[in-house]
Amino acid sequence: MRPLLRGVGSGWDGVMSTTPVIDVHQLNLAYGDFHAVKDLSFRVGQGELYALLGTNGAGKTSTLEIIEGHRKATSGTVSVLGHSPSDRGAVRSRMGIMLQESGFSPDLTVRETVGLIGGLSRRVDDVDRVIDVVDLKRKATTRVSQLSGGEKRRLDFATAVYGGPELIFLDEPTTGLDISSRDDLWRAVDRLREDGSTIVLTTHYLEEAQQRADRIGLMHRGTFHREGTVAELTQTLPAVIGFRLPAGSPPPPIPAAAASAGAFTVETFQLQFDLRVLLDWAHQQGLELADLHAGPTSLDDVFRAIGADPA
Ligand SMILES: Nc1ncnc2c1ncn2[C@@H]1O[C@H](COP(=O)(O)OP(=O)(O)OP(=O)(O)O)[C@@H](O)[C@H]1O
Repeated sequence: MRPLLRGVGSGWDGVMSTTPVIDVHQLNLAYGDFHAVKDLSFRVGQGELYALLGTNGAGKTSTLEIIEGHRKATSGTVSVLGHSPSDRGAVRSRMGIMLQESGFSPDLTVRETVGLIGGLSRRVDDVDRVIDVVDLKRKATTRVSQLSGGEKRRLDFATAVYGGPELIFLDEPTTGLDISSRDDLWRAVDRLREDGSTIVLTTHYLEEAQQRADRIGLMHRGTFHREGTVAELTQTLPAVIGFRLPAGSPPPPIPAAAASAGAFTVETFQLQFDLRVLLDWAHQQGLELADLHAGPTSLDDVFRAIGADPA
């Protein structure tokens, strides 16, 4: 039975497990005077797929490095699988980590690499089975240096999921993968989740997060801009109208955030009314609203809204 119900309940309350796999409380990390992570708190339940997303430099990698035990927090508490991340003996073999750059030895073959990294994990698995899962069977005796970018990414994934760890970190897992390899990877993730694995995902492919994540923590400048289920993130936000005006046009008749090259974005909870006002105004002014689009908020819109926020 799946350990949690997908898409029901509200945020953390929708997660049935009571013991979080990850529990981060008031986490802070400073690099000298610079506070990269500020009072960050969140929990990830068993079997969840939690997406940690954010703008560039938001603090995602720093946060994950602390949870993974690679970096010490300045203050705050972190519990992973019921232990401190520094208790490597208790947690390391239960976690699989797919980094953006693994830095495998270029002279080792695919099979040797999976065998070596898998062996170091102290989890038990069949090397050839794992290689087959990521569709690298035909490359089993190929050296890492001769793999394509997408093949290397699949090898990274293979080493992270070797032995079906309880907690798996996937950092930009599908970057460089073609569509069929992406589908294969997500099918493998689905199988791991059916077996109870908990997944923490970071990605800049927002559509994937929107489709796959049970909950999303959206970071900006060291803290959460928003956190919740996809529905919570998008439904509570206003709809968006976007358009461009020719240079020298008068300002729009409704509050609009100006972007580059005469582009404007309107956030509204009264989409039809504001759209009518805007179209009537454009008609009266004899202006064309280029690239006009209007619709409910997507994660892309949420990100764009962060970018437009000077705070
Ligand atoms: N070792 C370091 N020393 C000083 N500042 C650092 C260090 N590592 C990261 N930073 C800064 O901390 C902030 C957060 O960095 P981090 O890598 O955690 O962000 P991120 O959310 O993973 O970004 P991206 O999406 O661009 O990879 C950035 O402003 C970065 O420049």
